[in-house]
Amino acid sequence: MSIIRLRQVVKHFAEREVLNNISLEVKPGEVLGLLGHNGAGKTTTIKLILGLLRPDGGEVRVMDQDPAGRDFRELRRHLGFLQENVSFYDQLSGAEVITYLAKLKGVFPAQGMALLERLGLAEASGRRVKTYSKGMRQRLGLAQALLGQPKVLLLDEPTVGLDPVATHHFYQQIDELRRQGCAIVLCSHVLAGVEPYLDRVAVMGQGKLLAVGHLDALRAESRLPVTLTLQGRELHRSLPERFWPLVTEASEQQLVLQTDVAGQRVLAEVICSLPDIEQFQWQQPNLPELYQHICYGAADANTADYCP
Ligand SMILES: Nc1ncnc2c1ncn2[C@@H]1O[C@H](COP(=O)(O)OP(=O)(O)OP(=O)(O)O)[C@@H](O)[C@H]1O
Repeated sequence: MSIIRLRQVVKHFAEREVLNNISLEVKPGEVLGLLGHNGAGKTTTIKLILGLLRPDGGEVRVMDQDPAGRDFRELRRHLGFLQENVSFYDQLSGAEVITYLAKLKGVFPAQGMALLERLGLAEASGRRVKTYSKGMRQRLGLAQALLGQPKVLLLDEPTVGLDPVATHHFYQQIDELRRQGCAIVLCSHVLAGVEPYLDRVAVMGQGKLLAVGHLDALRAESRLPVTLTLQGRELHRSLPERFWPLVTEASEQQLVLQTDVAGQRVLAEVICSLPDIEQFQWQQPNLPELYQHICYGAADANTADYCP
C-alpha cells in the first residue's frame, strides 16, 4: 500500500501552471528518485507532500491523510525533510541545535544525541555549527530530518557539496532507512552514482511527469543501445554470421557489438557462441543517459544544458 499518493495534482502560482496532472505513489521501504531540470516542479511537489502548499486540483495523501488538512501537526511528526542548502543557528553547537529541534518536534533530546552519534557527529557535537564543514552540516541536516523516526523522508538535493566518501556514507544511511521501511523521495541533479540507491525514478519536465517506473523498465522502453565489448584473440573469426549486423568494431584483440535494451538477450547468445573470450564488459545505459533520453529524446548532448 502506498504511503504517499498524488492523484492528478495541479498547482498554479498566480496564472502560471507549475504542476500539470501529476500522479505518483511511493510505498514503504521504497526510494523514489524525483528528477528534473531546474524549475521542473520537484520542490513544489515536495512542498505539497509536506502540506506546506495546497494543490489547486487533484489530491495529495500521505498515510491516507491530507498533509495540509486539519490534523497536519500530528501527521508532520511522521515526516522528515532535508531541504537544499540547509542552514542552522550558527552560534549554537550541534548538540544545542538538535536538542532545540527535537523539542520542537516533540521528541526526547536523547534521540537527537543518538542520531548525532549514529551520523558520526558525536565528537563535534559541542562545537558551534559555524565551525562545521559542508558535509558535517548535511549530516546535522539529516539528523534533524530523522528526528521522531519518520515514516516518510523527503530529501531535496541532499548531497550537493559532499565529497564522494561523504556522499557514499550518506547513501548508506538512506539504504538503512529504506530497509527499516521508510518511504523516501530523493530530488537530485547529481545522477552519477545514485542509481543503486533508487528503486524507481520519476522524471519531471515543465511541471509534467515525463516518465515514472523501475529503472530496468525505463531502460527497456528507451531502446537505448547496450554495448558488449569482448576481448580475446581474433574473436571475429569465430563469430557466427547471424551476429555480424550487431558488430560496431572488430579488431584482432577486440569485438564490440551493440543492440537495444529490449533485444539485449541476443548478446548473451553471442557470449555463449564464442569459446575464447578472455574478458567481457556489458554496458547498459546509465541513469544520466536515461535521464538525457527521457528529457531531450534523441537530441544531441548539447541540448542537455537547455533548461526550459
Ligand atoms: N512561491 C512561488 N511563487 C511563484 N512561482 C514559484 C514559486 N515557487 C516556485 N515557483 C515556480 O514554480 C516552478 C517550479 O519550481 P520548483 O522550485 O518546484 O522547481 P524545481 O524542480 O525544484 O527546481 P530546482 O531544481 O531549480 O530546485 C518554477 O518555474 C518556479 O519559478
